[in-house]
Amino acid sequence: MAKVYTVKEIFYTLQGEGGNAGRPAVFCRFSGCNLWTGREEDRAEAICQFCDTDFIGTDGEGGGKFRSPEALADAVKTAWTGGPGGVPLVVCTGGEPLLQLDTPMIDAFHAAGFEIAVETNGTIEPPAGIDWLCVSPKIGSEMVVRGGQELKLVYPQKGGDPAQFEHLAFERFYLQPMDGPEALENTTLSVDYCRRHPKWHLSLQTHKYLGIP
Ligand SMILES: C[S@@+](CC[C@H](N)C(=O)[O-])C[C@H]1O[C@@H](n2cnc3c(N)ncnc32)[C@H](O)[C@@H]1O
Ligand SMILES: Nc1nc2[nH]cc(C(=O)O)c2c(=O)[nH]1
Ligand code: SF4
Ligand SMILES: [Mg+2]
Repeated sequence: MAKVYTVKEIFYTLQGEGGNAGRPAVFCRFSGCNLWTGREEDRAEAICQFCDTDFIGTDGEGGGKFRSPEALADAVKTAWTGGPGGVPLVVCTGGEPLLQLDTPMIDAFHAAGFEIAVETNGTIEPPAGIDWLCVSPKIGSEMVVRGGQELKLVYPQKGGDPAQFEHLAFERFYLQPMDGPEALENTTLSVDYCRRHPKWHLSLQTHKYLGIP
């Protein structure tokens, strides 16, 4: 039986984070994650406990079950309402997109004219052909992805000294303040760390400041 892609939501916005911040993109949020069930009652026992995202089910804008790579690529293409100029970008996120994103899906997004960015926790080997790979390591999980376009460390994390990642083969290194009750303090800590360690640049979740998705 052919694979089904389970997607929480599909929406057109600006990439808010990292090196592509400000670039128009369709976000394709795949359902499910290997480091948390997504249920609040499981958060305290999860490997990743600070997640800011609802990735359960298919009930978001444009969400659903897609029965072929072409069907999902079509939905992403329909969501791209940008005018002429520029190169369409799809950001595959989640949940953990690499639980589902495979080579036929990569090929279908490319065939639909998209550059492909991926936001991953780094625990699953990615298929070939991703144009922009963002790895955001989670302390307590095994990181198997050792390189990419950007490493985006949510900061601070217990046991997550940024220096332990500096030898990896990433083009850029970002600290992103951990959102939550201590967001303000975490932003100050992140700014301070970047000032003292200029290999690291600050990544803000600009969409939250703007009030856009
Ligand atoms: C929701 S995750 C989905 C992709 C993938 N599972 C991952 O963790 O990279 C998207 C991005 O949001 C970041 N993120 C999640 N919760 C956050 C929080 N409370 N504060 C700041 N960034 C957060 C993740 O580290 C990741 O870079
Ligand atoms: N605008 C916007 N930018 C983002 N960058 C990463 C996001 C994510 O949830 O993966 C995200 C998101 O949810 N919205
Ligand atoms: S790995 Fe990503 S999607 Fe999964 S719980 Fe953590 S931040 Fe959320
Ligand atoms: Mg988000």
